[in-house]
Amino acid sequence: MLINGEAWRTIWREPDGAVGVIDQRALPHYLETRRLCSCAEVEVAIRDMWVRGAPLIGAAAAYGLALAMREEASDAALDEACARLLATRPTAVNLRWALDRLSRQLRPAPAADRRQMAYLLAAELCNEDVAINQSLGHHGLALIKAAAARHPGRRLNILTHCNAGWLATVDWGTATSAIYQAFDAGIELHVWVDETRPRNQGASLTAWELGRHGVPHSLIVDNAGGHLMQHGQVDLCIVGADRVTAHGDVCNKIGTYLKALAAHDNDVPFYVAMPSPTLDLTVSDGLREITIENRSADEIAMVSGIAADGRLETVRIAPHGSSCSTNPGFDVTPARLVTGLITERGVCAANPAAIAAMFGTPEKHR
Ligand SMILES: CSC[C@H]1O[C@H](OP(=O)(O)O)[C@H](O)[C@@H]1O
Repeated sequence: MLINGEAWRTIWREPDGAVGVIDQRALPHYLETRRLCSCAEVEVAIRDMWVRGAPLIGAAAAYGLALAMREEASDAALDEACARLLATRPTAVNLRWALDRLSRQLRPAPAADRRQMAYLLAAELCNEDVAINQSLGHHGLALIKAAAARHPGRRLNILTHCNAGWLATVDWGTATSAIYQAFDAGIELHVWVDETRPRNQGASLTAWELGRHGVPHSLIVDNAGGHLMQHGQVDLCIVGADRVTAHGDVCNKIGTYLKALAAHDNDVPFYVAMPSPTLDLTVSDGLREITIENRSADEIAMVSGIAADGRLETVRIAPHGSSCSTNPGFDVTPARLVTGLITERGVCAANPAAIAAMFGTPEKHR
């Protein structure tokens, strides 16, 4: 996507084999990039959320394997790198998907070929992510057009949660891909952006992205969405996903479930943008079977921002002594609250039969 007229991706290979990434921790205040030179550095970048968002986590892990193969390309090194990368963040299934895919492709190759091959495979996975998101956005555009036609003569109000934008992918985004395509097609729209505590991905990333592209948007506090829906100010919700089950349950950033409940209560369509690598056909019941990452207490007790002198600062907002140890990063929205899954193959109902018809069995899906 464009930043000040210049085309960017979130991750790329540097000429010397290092991996370049946008460091999301500095946004929206500064656009900074980092060079990752080893698999260990990629692990830190994923774990500490320099890069984040399910598809981008998968892409970063693929390049992490390439860096590992550059260091040592034995079977043991491949296994160890996969295990270390897999442990960085447990919830988004794209991480496991990317590691499974690359290790399956690399394992039969002679160790001497693996280094070059791993870079090519990582680049291929990244290009595929871009194509998937573009196509997914095309299907989402049709939904947005239909919604706009239902509300002629006024702007369409879309609510999104967290950052399922191009920063969360290699390019385009998932939820935002449809929004960018609709905006570019001249549809008059406006986006309500949930701030998304505790890490404020909506405030710091989605609002920044939309602003760079010129998309009209308003940042709202997480608790405002239900009120806006009750007053007819939300026509459509589109969110991303970290994992979707074979039954259509959606695991996404904490707070998604509450928005889905409010949407259901107010007859607001609630769509989930789901690239196929985010579908986990090995899991049926999202509530019982998905491991939810519990993140650091500091995310609750502290907030980060920019000081008047331009320094990035983190300050405490909670009293010392109050427990902040329960910090689930994600929740599960049951399939019954999901109007549809926007995928690169088309819009799919969130139920086992429709998902099986579009994506088949776990074996076929691989
Ligand atoms: C298209 S990204 C899916 C997803 O990733 C985010 O999680 P995180 O910021 O913790 O990596 C969020 O749940 C987005 O919707």
